[in-house]
Amino acid sequence: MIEAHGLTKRYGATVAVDNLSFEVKPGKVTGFLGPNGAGKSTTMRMILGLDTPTAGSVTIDGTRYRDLKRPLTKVGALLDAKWVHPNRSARAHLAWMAASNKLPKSSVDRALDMVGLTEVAGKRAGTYSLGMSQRLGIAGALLGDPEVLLFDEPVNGLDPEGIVWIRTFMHRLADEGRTVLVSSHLLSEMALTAEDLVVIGRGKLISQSTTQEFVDRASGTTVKVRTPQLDQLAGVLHQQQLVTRIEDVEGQGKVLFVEGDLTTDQIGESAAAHGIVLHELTMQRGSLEQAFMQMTGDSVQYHATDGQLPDPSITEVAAGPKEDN
Ligand SMILES: Nc1ncnc2c1ncn2[C@@H]1O[C@H](COP(=O)(O)OP(=O)(O)OP(=O)(O)O)[C@@H](O)[C@H]1O
Repeated sequence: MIEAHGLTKRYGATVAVDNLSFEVKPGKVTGFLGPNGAGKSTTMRMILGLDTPTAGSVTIDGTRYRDLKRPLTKVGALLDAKWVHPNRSARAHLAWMAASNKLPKSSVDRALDMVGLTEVAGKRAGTYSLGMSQRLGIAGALLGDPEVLLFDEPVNGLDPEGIVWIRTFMHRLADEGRTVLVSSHLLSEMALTAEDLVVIGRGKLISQSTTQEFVDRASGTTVKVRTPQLDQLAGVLHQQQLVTRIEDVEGQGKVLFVEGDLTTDQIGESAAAHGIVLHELTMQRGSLEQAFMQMTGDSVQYHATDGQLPDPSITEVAAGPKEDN
């Protein structure tokens, strides 16, 4: 379990993380989302003791990182997969990491096996594809068999096969009871990977909930109905004070959409009670992307499409490439 209480980090006039409190529970993958410059990396660095909070605290199972006796056996992290020496083999790299952290040699073979790199462990890391480099980075995070794992943008630049591998692997780690916190800008991927979400904007907490709750809260639900008795059904639903709209959908003709917090059961039962034939009855949920845009819209300081420069009085840099920070 990771717990942040009033976590704050200031860099001069910039407030990178602002009184942030959240919990990351074991046995689940938790997505860590926010627009560029929201403070995700800074928060992760504070969890890992790489940055000191200006105020507040963050603990792992009740202990600050710097007070952990053997940190790698408690927390593993993948922050940047590129830092491996290109002339070193994967095995040599992990052996060096294990030795410098006083971990047994057997931890190297176990970690290589977990990420499926055993066969190529003798090859120079410089010859690895991005997907293999990510696996090597994850093997490094797993060396101490930690209960808590942090991954910063693990799927960046990966091909679809690599992305699916990472997703499956994260689920496996969570199923083993570990605490998994992962940041990513690929929202469609996060919708499939993360059961819970911590969403921040300008360093502040915007939402902490399950992914489903976040999407439902932001976008609401719509039920799509196809029926040859469209007007009759619309009349029945209006009598129940439900809001409906009829749209022409290409290839499907006229379709009825029912707005609001209701279930397909309700509509199906009303239709049956009036002898109305249904060809389709589907719950349509908004996407995580729509929900994210709606919930974080105000916290993005510079929209790439605005065509304007950011307000110079604002010191925080947002929505630009990472190198600009
Ligand atoms: N070492 C630093 N010195 C000064 N400002 C910093 C430093 N590190 C981060 N910042 C600023 O703190 C804010 C939060 O940055 P951070 O990298 O944590 O955001 P992020 O959510 O990880 O962004 P991204 O999605 O772009 O990676 C930004 O305004 C950034 O410019």
